[in-house]
Amino acid sequence: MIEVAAAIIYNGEGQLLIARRREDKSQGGLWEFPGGKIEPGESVQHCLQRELMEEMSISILPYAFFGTNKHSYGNLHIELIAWKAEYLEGEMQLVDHDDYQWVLPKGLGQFVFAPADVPFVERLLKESR
Ligand SMILES: Nc1nc2c([nH]c(=O)n2[C@H]2C[C@H](O)[C@@H](COP(=O)(O)OP(=O)(O)OP(=O)(O)O)O2)c(=O)[nH]1
Repeated sequence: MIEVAAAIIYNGEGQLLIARRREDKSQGGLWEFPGGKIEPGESVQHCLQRELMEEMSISILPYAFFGTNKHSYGNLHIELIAWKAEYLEGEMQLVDHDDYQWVLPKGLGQFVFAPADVPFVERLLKESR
């Protein structure tokens, strides 16, 4: 089981950050909450701060656990661990993604997400009603 951290990052306008995985990556072309694999001994919060700096050049502050979801992509079993976070600073520069958007939670239904993210998307949509 691979532990993967994902950040649900809010800006000051109540929008959240989603990003589309590059075509050459696993789950390419699908939208996700940015993050990545947790290193041995690393906290989820630290992983998210590190990944967002490496992958997008932005700094964030994770502030609350959101939920966890187990999913299998064939032989690859992942546990996706989501935290809510606040966007702090930095201009977006994409490394592992080819697009990003700041969207209001009620707009999340317009995007096709990686299957492991779908329960989180549905909960955010429900909470926005
Ligand atoms: N970061 C992230 N990964 C996700 C999400 N949903 C989801 O299924 N995944 C999957 C895709 C990958 O199989 C794995 C995370 O890998 P990663 O983002 O660290 O990518 P990586 O460059 O290390 O791995 P890879 O694409 O080269 O296999 O979890 C999500 O919301 N955020």
